[in-house]
Amino acid sequence: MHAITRSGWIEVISGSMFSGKTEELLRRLRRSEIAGQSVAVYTPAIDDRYGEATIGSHTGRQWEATVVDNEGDGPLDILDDDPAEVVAIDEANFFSDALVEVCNALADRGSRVIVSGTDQTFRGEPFEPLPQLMATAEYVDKLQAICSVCGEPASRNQRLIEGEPAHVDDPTILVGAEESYEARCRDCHVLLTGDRPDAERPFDSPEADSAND
Ligand SMILES: Nc1ncnc2c1ncn2[C@@H]1O[C@H](COP(=O)(O)OP(=O)(O)O)[C@@H](O)[C@H]1O
Ligand SMILES: Cc1cn([C@H]2C[C@H](O)[C@@H](COP(=O)(O)O)O2)c(=O)[nH]c1=O
Ligand SMILES: [Zn+2]
Repeated sequence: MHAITRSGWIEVISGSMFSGKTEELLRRLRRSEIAGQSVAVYTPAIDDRYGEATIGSHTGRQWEATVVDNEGDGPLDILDDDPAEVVAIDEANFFSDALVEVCNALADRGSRVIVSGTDQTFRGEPFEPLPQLMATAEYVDKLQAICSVCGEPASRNQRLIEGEPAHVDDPTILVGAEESYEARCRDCHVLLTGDRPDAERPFDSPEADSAND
């Protein structure tokens, strides 16, 4: 916390998938631990790619985390009471807009709040609540990956379903990594429009429907 005002602040680490957001979050957490600060890490229940109670990067590094139900606003209450000096939230793109208020309340009370998450949907549109968090935060780092087509810096998330670009009408939420997404630049990013292909798509199931918007 700041010595004079005793308030904290919000740091946002955002950008495309594979840009190193989680690696950067883990780096900051390691430094906080070396400084002897108390650290609490939260991750949404929907993203179980790295095992239930950890956050993990695409390179396999991990940190223990508390899993929070990302459906609805109620479960976020557990963050409200966290007394840790450093409170980190990974995969913030899976939480509701209520996360913005929670992060601000924590920062007002003196915590350093570090939030990581991708800021664009596969359509290239703002992925809430990241844009709101970026506007409210004291510090914002927007990272870029490497475009998997041309090798330029990549700011966009290319969703691929069975190797083909996703359609604009596909659901926003689809948990995944290399099997469903690539980092791409503005020029190489592709989004299908017009008639949706008839092919059976992985998220055209009742389970996926209830997990999506
Ligand atoms: N297209 C890519 N551009 C950059 N790094 C990539 C790419 N694909 C895989 N990686 C790997 O992913 C790592 C970043 O992983 P991670 O921190 O989990 O990213 P993020 O949290 O932003 O998705 C990089 O250090 C690199 O080893
Ligand atoms: C673009 C986009 C992403 N997602 C999901 C896919 C992954 O599970 C996460 C992002 O993970 P990362 O740590 O940033 O690599 O978000 C989604 O559900 N919908 C999208 O449009
Ligand atoms: Zn490109």
